[in-house]
Amino acid sequence: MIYTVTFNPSLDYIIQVDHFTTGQINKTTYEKILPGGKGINVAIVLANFGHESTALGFMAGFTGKEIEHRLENFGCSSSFIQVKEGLSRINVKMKSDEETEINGMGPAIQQEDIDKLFDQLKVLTDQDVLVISGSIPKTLPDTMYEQIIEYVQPNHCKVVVDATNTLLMKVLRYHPFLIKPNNIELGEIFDVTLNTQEEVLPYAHKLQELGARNILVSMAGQGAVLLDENGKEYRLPAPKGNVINSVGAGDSMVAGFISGCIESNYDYEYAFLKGVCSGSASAFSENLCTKEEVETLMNIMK
Ligand SMILES: Nc1ncnc2c1ncn2[C@@H]1O[C@H](COP(=O)(O)OP(=O)(O)O)[C@@H](O)[C@H]1O
Ligand SMILES: O=P(O)(O)OC[C@H]1O[C@](O)(COP(=O)(O)O)[C@@H](O)[C@@H]1O
Repeated sequence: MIYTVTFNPSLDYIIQVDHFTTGQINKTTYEKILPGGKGINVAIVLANFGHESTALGFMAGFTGKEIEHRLENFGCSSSFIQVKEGLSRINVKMKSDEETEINGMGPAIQQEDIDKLFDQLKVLTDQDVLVISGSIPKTLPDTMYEQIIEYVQPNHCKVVVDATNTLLMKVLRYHPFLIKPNNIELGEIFDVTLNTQEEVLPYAHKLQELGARNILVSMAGQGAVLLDENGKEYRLPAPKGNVINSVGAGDSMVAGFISGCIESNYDYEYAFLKGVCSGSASAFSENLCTKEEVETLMNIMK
């Protein structure tokens, strides 16, 4: 079974505003609401590919209920912990002359809620994959991901982490199966600017030296690189297409890589191709990618 953990799920309010201007009333010309948050997006794409998963995490208030309801409509199983106070966040993704995002805070998660999550993680075995991704509310310590990995380590499940900076750096010594920073996040870790695949690869090696097994670095329209656990480097350009909504492209890539690993018995070249094509198929569509959309891109890229 694949489990995803999303600490701070969201309703993503995706809007188009023609020539957004600050300090005045702007009107939308397009709007759509999608359930969001990194682990949730991974679960939706896995379901689109026909993989069973259980989405874990924390929900609060009417927005939390709506996220759960919408997730159910995508055919995803979930077992969220209800936080007593506050609201699950609404994240605004505005397309205009530039893309702007305003992500909400989310509810304060209490220790009793965290304890419930740890209880749920007791069932994991070496047959399972645990995906922990996205930001955590400010009230939680930056050791949160580390604590989870330390807790599940005796069960030998495969752990996938998609997080930034300290959250990510603190888990490397536990040898996560996969990490997926983008080139900007990777650059921030080492205080450098990484624009090309050649510039990115040495820093992927540094993360591997620090303990990560497979390092997938996404680069939006410039494709991605993979450094696999055997030290082999792979590079792919992004497939060509018309970008409609790139929210969730990175999460789709994570789901595609996991799906590719399962389908091919861990042929990383295949998993990498499926990951890249999943990210791009999501970017080329209003919703997250479907199996058919990804297969079409994979056939073009082969
Ligand atoms: N503009 C784009 N054109 C083509 N593919 C894209 C585009 N943006 C994203 N993708 C695909 O999705 C993957 C993940 O996107 P990226 O934006 O790097 O992730 P994140 O959302 O985590 O920052 C990329 O490696 C690429 O395959
Ligand atoms: O958990 P974070 O880092 O605050 O990000 C949450 C946002 O990221 C998303 O999961 C999209 O992530 P990606 O575009 O990186 O795949 C949105 O659905 C959500 O609004």
